[in-house]
Formats: sequence, C-alpha cells, structure tokens
Amino acid sequence: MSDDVPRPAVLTHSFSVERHGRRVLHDVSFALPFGAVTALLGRNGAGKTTLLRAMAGLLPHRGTLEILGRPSGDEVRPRVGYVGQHAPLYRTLSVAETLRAGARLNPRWSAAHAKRLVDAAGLRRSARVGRLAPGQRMRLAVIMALAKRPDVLLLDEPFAPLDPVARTELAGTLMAEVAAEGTTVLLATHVVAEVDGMCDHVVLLGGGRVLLAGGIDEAVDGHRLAVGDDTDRAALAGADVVEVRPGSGGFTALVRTGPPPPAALTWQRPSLEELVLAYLREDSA
Ligand SMILES: Nc1ncnc2c1ncn2[C@@H]1O[C@H](COP(=O)(O)OP(=O)(O)OP(=O)(O)O)[C@@H](O)[C@H]1O
Repeated sequence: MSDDVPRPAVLTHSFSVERHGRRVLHDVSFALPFGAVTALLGRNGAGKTTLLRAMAGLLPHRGTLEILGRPSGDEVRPRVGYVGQHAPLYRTLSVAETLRAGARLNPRWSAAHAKRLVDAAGLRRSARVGRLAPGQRMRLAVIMALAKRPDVLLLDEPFAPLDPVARTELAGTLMAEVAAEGTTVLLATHVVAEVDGMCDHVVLLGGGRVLLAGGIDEAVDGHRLAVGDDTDRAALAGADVVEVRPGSGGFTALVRTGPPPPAALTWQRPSLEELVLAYLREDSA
C-alpha cells in the first residue's frame, strides 16, 4: 500500500471460514476505514455472525485479517471489542458485579465511562443480569464492550432486542463514541432503515460472499434505478444490470452505472434500501 493511501482499521483479503468441514465464508475481502460505522447486512445464514466471530478470534480462518495495521492475534485482540447476538453475560451476577469483573479483567477498562453509560441507560446496579429484559441485557453487554475502550468494535445485531426508544439511545451512544474516540464499528443488522443515517459504509454478504462493500454514498451513486413499460425492455441491452423485477405491464431495473444509462429510460438514484434489496433478491434467485 502506498504512503498516500490511508491504511484501513480492518482489512480482510481472501478471508474464509469453515464450519464442520463446510466452507461458510468464501474469499471475503473488504476494508473498514478508521472511525467509520459499517453496516454488515445479509439474509439469514449469509455468514454475518460467522464473520464477526472469526474477526473477534473466536473461530479459525484462512486468508488475511489485519487489524490496526497488524495481523490479527494476541497483540491486537485487547483492542477489539465484540458483542455476540445473545449478549453473553453472567446471569447470576448483578450489574455492579458485572462492571467490577470487567474492571478486573480488562487492562484498558474505564470505570468513569462505564458509570456514565450505565447511568444514561438507566440500569440499576443492584439488578441481576438474568432478570434484565433482553434489551437491557444487550445495552449492558454493549456498555461492557465500550468500557474496554476498544479501537474496533464488532456488534452482532445489537438493536434486535431493543424497543424503539432504546434503539435511538444506543445509536446515539455509538455515534458519540465514534465522534469522541474514533472507534471503528462493524455492526450486523437486518434493518436497513437503522443503517441509513448512522452508518457510512456497508458490507453486504450473500451466501458467504461479499456482494457489495464500500462507502454507502459511493455505492448508491454507483447505481441507477429505472421503471419502464414492457416495451422499454430492449433499452436495457448492454447495461450492467443487477436486477430486473417484473411489475404490472412493466419492470423496475437496478443497474450499475458505467457507460451512460440507456437514454430511452428515466433513471433515478436508488435508496440504500432499494439497492440492498435488489442485491439480496438477485443473490437468492
Ligand atoms: N456451529 C455451526 N456449525 C455448522 N454450520 C454453522 C454453524 N454456525 C453457522 N453455521 C452455518 O454457517 C452459515 C452462516 O451462518 P451465520 O449464523 O454466520 O449467518 P448469519 O448471517 O449470521 O445469519 P442470521 O442473520 O440468521 O443470524 C449458515 O449456513 C449456517 O448454517
């Protein structure tokens, strides 16, 4: 990499993972810029959890995984935070005991930061973790990860168990963290609407492969959407088509921009949701 190209916070290249002899991630390559919030999107079984767990060092992988410019391993692992889908915490401990255990086990722990976040989330310190609602447990798990002051934070569907107010609050917490600390965040989610406005990058997985990766604005700008009548279909010839969906007497087409789009059709900028859904539908088909 030349000196004038900024190094990414995370780089994967030809990254693959097998589970019980079956390859579930194939040649996954992408880069996460420093301080970016990246959405990890994909259908059920696409490989999001497997990717996050392998990046956290919980599953073996083949290929390149560089974190903070170094090969992944014991040296960089303390600088990576990971919160699994089911917010793994000791259910018999109280919130206060959980925080104390975090302080004992993590050299980079910030008690002041943990306190601020627990107060903001309205979590009672005496409450047993096992008695917390799933959404509260997830918030505590994210707080535990943030108090370790990670440079890279991997979150597996952190919004799934949260109510709408808590979702907004957690999104605000993450955005504040990124702004204040420059944390690089990769978060898996199924809800594209959550991503818009919060994430600036996207990695889209389908069947264990990368379908799309990069900046959201660049990805959206790199595509065009057209709605046409059946008689207009021939105008798509030669276009780099991602998906054509038939409608009543017509079609909706998403194409990659390249040469000027066929003039016979009227083209619009797609929304992120239209872009993501077209890639996922086409991949499933
Ligand atoms: N423990 C396991 N043993 C064998 N195969 C597994 C295991 N865990 C996951 N897989 C397989 O790996 C593939 C990817 O699964 P993964 O859980 O990573 O997908 P996902 O995108 O996180 O799905 P979801 O959105 O439903 O959480 C699936 O085909 C799944 O069956």
